[in-house]
Amino acid sequence: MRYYETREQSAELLRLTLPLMSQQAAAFHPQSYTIWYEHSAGINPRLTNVLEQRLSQNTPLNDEEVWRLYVNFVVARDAESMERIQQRLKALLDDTSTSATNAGIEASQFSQTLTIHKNQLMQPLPLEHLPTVVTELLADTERMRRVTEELVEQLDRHKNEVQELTEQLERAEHQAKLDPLTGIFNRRGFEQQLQAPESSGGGLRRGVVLVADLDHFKQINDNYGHVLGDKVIRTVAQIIRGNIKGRDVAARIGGEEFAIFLPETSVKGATALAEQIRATMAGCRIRRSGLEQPIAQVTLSVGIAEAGESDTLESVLDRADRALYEAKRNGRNRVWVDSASSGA
Ligand SMILES: Nc1nc2c(ncn2[C@@H]2O[C@H](COP(=O)(O)OP(=O)(O)OP(=O)(O)O)[C@@H](O)[C@H]2O)c(=O)[nH]1
Repeated sequence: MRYYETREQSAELLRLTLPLMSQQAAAFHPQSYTIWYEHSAGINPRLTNVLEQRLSQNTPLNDEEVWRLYVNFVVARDAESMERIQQRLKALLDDTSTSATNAGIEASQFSQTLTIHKNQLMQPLPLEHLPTVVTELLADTERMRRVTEELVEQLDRHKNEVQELTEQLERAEHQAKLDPLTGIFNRRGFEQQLQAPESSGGGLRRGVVLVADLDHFKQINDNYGHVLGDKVIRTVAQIIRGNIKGRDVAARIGGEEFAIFLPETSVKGATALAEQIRATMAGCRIRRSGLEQPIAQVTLSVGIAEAGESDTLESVLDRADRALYEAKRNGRNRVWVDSASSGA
């Protein structure tokens, strides 16, 4: 979803939204802000109905409820708009096809008329009949010219609209694959990227999957709040982004869980990259806004699995997850390679 409010309008909406949010039990995370912002802006009537009902009952929304509203009324609305674009595209195609068929019928009638006129002209024709034939011929030619012109104009209009709709569709599709908090792929985007034949060359073959998960993240949320928790999540995404390149694919596949696919990479190379990400995170000094003093060290653990010939994305993710579990079990803040991939 794109928002079209100006800086001033959105500042006004911010002033309206914050008091509404603060009356709720839910944390001040982006999903919570989105639903109250859309309500204040009056751009999501179905969501507003539900929220107004809740406001009248005076029962504050908790995190779980906010998440459900976000998925049902914001994410689903984006999916609906994609469907609307697809339907409009289909209607345009139907329209074009009908016009082309009609123009074809006209052309075939015109061709028959031309044959009739030609036959008439091939017969000895009284001279006084000639103007009638020429007039009819001119009228038919003019009619055909108009039909063709209308068709060309219509095709031109449709071409522009199709182009615009295609761009909207591409934007919406791309948006639906991204995680709004970090801007990297979400789980769906990750799966689609890896399933696209051009993205990783030989599919999963010769690739390695990394799964990274923040250590004791619940404590970070509990100690410093969700806003800071979200900042930590964004920091991990930035570190990952800064360490991958080319055809590597990174995604946030769960709350504090990330996945990276490295095509045509050895386990040794993937381990070095995972180690680099882990060390950068461990050395990162994250501050609360307005405060000099950094929060306590935040670390993450990484599980690594190499994709074999018979692996599916699910099976290799599963093995990387199990390696991650081992990394956690062995003390956290470490990289662990799945035993089948390490050749152990
Ligand atoms: N701030 C914030 N927190 C989130 C988000 N998604 C999930 N979480 C929190 O992440 C925490 C995950 O906690 P656990 O699954 O217990 O894991 P953990 O505390 O990291 O412990 P280990 O993984 O065992 O090291 C929960 O408190 C979730 O509420 C998010 O988008 N933002």
